[in-house]
Parts: sequence; structure tokens; C-alpha cells
Amino acid sequence: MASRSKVLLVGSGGVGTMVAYALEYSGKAEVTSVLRSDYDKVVKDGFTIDSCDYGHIECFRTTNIAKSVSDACENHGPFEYVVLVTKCVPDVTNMVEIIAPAVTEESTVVLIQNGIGIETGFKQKFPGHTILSGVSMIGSANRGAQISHEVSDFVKIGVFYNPTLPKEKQDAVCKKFIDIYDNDKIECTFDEDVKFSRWRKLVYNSCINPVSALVDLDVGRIELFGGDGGLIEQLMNEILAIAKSDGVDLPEDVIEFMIRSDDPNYYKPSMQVDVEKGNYLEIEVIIGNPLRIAKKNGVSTPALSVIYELLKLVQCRIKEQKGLIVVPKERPVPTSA
Ligand SMILES: NC(=O)C1=CN([C@@H]2O[C@H](COP(=O)(O)OP(=O)(O)OC[C@H]3O[C@@H](n4cnc5c(N)ncnc54)[C@H](OP(=O)(O)O)[C@@H]3O)[C@@H](O)[C@H]2O)C=CC1
Ligand SMILES: CC(C)(CO)C(=O)C(=O)O
Repeated sequence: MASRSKVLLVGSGGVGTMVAYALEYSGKAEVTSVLRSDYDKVVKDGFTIDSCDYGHIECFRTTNIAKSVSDACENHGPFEYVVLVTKCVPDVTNMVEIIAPAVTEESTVVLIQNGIGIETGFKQKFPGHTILSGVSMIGSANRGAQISHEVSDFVKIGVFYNPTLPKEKQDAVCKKFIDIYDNDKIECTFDEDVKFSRWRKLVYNSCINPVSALVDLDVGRIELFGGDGGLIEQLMNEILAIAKSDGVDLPEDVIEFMIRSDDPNYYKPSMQVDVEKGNYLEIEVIIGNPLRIAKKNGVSTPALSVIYELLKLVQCRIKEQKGLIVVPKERPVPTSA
């Protein structure tokens, strides 16, 4: 049997744990997971997984578990693939620096995260490396090492092409990763057009995620309570317009596709789960970056701009709760002239 590829996974949440499961399921990878809040629970009992693709699984652990990237490198490296599946929150954490110790000459970096412009810092820090994109339509959440995976794993992996490397070499490492990930229960395919896929995915993430997070309602309730019409469609149309200004022509029917994509679940989008858990929100890569492109290209975004302002306030609330912002005891007020 060929030797297994060594994979480092940073971010074993709803999506990352299912990625790890698929990679180990194939028998073609030896996965080392870096765990933080779930470390003790997983060492003791493993993850419990309820998956629409794989069924009920008790006590799942990857081949190796580490407490930090440096611990992983010391004991289980070097890694062929460094796979990042954390939330992408550049206004709070610099994940480029966190994974850097694991990126050796032979490593490929894989970013399985939502958003636009997520690759910029990685391209700068790792100019000689291949960087892969993963756009996932899975629906999965982690609550204390209990994974509820409700929407089937359908993931597209492609390349954020590096012009200094041969295209064939980048495509080959991408296809090898797909071969390790894909199996009979899920669908993992080659993404010919990463830019298109990322804009297409934002038709959901920039529109439904923020509304569900702001009103704390799942997609089923938003629809039952009449919130699926005007506002969400307006947000989606604004994303279509920004994408078009950036050279990506999305078909109109993507709106209906995204609105119906979680049927028949009362699905909580990942940003609503973040609000529920008091976690930071992926505002900048999901809304901030599209809005900056809109501004540059002169696209009007009245609804998205309001949503962005509201979400930034929610993010500050979370930062205060986590101690990242300290509010002065006495409210600073403008002094009269
Ligand atoms: N959930 C979903 O259904 C979907 C999500 N996505 C995208 O996938 C990405 C991942 O989302 P999701 O799985 O929901 O995220 P989760 O919030 O469920 O999980 C993120 C995980 O990353 C861990 N983490 C964060 N920072 C570090 C670090 N420095 N070292 C080690 N672990 C770390 C967290 O650990 P800790 O508990 O310690 O904070 C947590 O376990 C996001 O970009 C999201 O938008 C895409 C499609 C669907
Ligand atoms: C579109 C969806 C719901 C699942 O792929 C998602 O990306 C999320 O929950 O953030």
C-alpha cells in the first residue's frame, strides 16, 4: 500500500472535523489535528458525529492530535498538506503566522473557508508554494465536540494560481488532494474557476448568514416569518452586481438555488451559530471585501452597507465580551467648545 499523505488540520469545527473524517476515511491520509477548546474532550472520548453522509459515529479521532502547531510539527511533521478550516477573522487573528511553522518547502496550503480575498496574506508569506481553495456547501456545526452534520458534503477544491509555478504542478497537487478527500458518500471535485465559485457562494454567505445572525433565526424560521423575500433577495442582487463588476457573471437562478439549498432543514447558518456561541464573525471576508470591491467599481450597495455597519457593531459587542475591547467606565462624550 502506498504511504499515507501527512496532513495537518488546523480548525476542527463543524466543517474541519468532517474534512478530517473524509481524509482518514479514504485510508490515504494520516491526519494530525490541532485542537484547542476540544482537546481534553477529544483525547478522552473523541468526537461524536451525527452525519447525514456517514451516519452516527462515536469516538472519532484523527491519527494524531496536537495542542499547537509547534507540537504537531515537532511530533508528527513534516506535512504535505496544511489544511486550514478555522473561521476567517483577519480583524482578530492572523492565521498566516499561526500556520507558518508547519509550512515547509514541500507543503501545500489548503484554505477551506468562505469569503473573498482570503488567500492574499498566504500568497505574500508563502510565495513559492501552491495554495488551494476549498469552497464547501456542507452544513455542519460543532457544539462541544458533538458534530451535527445536516447538509451533505459537496466541496470544490481548486488552485489560487501562483504565476511563478508551473500550472501543471499546481493542478497535480490539487488533484492529489481531491483523490484523498473524495469518497463514495460525498462529492469532492476539481474547481476550474475558483473566483467564480467563491462569488457564487457569497450569494448565500453575504446575504443569508448576516440576516440569520442579526435576527438570531434559522433559515426555516426566516422563511416562515416572511423574511426571505425583499431584503435577502436585494442583498443577493447586490452581490450579483458586485461580482459582475469584478468580471464574474453569475446566473440569475443562483438566487433561487441558494434560498432552497438547505431544504428541508431548519438550518442555522454558520454565522448564526457563531452568535449563539459568542464567537467572532467572518465579517470582513464575507461582506467587507465585497463592499470594498463595490466601492472601487462604483456599484451601489444600500442594503449590504447597512448590514455591514450592523454586523461591525455586533463584532464589537463580541470583542468586548471576550475582553478584546475595554469600554471606559465613564462614557467619553464630546466636550463643548
Ligand atoms: N459550518 C458550516 O456549515 C460551513 C462553514 N463554512 C466555512 O468553513 C470555515 C469553518 O467553519 P466552521 O467549521 O463552521 O467553524 P467552527 O467555528 O465550527 O470551527 C472553527 C474551529 O477552528 C478552531 N480554531 C480557531 N483558531 C484556531 C487555532 N489558532 N488553532 C487551532 N484551532 C483553531 C476552533 O477552535 P476553538 O473551539 O478552540 O475556538 C474551532 O474548533 C469557515 O470559513 C466557514 O465560513 C463553509 C461551509 C459551511
Ligand atoms: C451555505 C452554508 C449554509 C452551507 O454550505 C454555509 O456556508 C454556512 O453555513 O456558512
